[in-house]
Amino acid sequence: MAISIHPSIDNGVKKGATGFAGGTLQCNCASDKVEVKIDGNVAHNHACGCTKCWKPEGAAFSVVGVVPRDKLSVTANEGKLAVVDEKATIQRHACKDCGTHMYGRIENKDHPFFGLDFIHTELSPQQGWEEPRFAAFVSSIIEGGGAKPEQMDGVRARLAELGLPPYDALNPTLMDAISTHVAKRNGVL
Ligand SMILES: N[C@@H](CCC(=O)N[C@@H](CS)C(=O)NCC(=O)O)C(=O)O
Ligand SMILES: [Zn+2]
Ligand SMILES: [Zn+2]
Repeated sequence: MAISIHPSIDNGVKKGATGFAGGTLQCNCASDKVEVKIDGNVAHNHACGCTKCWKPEGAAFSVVGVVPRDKLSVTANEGKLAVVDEKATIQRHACKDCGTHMYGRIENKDHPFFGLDFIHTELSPQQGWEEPRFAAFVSSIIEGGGAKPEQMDGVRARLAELGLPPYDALNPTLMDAISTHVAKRNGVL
């Protein structure tokens, strides 16, 4: 059986809506759902193959993007949230009951992505979020048991077919943003 990249894109990537203004994210609990409000669209949305990003059962990849942290607020059942790994760069706030990651936050002010929160738009009942546009940390799916090494050519070919150029770290835009931040901090730019 073919590897599932992610249920929201296995049948093709659906483009987002121009001018989409945001919406809510809800955890997977049947009742007393944790709810997070996002004022605006997601940016840099992508498939991530790393072992740390939350993904639905059976998927090899997570779909994750960013929003400015001041555009995100927890609007219901915040008491059910706990940080998955306090030592991680991205503090992933997950529902203690259903395990869904509601948002990831970087608290280190020196980090290139400080000020951005990581979210999974599949948790939203609204349609129109910017679609994923690349795949990151593709080789990492081997670490999570999502694929065998010999399946990787097929996985990369499938990602390319879906219009998601595969990278084994982040895409050039984000890698350049990280290096620009470091260069400025080091005084060479
Ligand atoms: N190969 C590693 C890569 C982990 C990794 O570096 N993930 C990236 C993409 S989400 C990251 O920025 N991680 C920071 C963090 O998880 O806090 C794994 O799969 O666990
Ligand atoms: Zn929940
Ligand atoms: Zn990840």
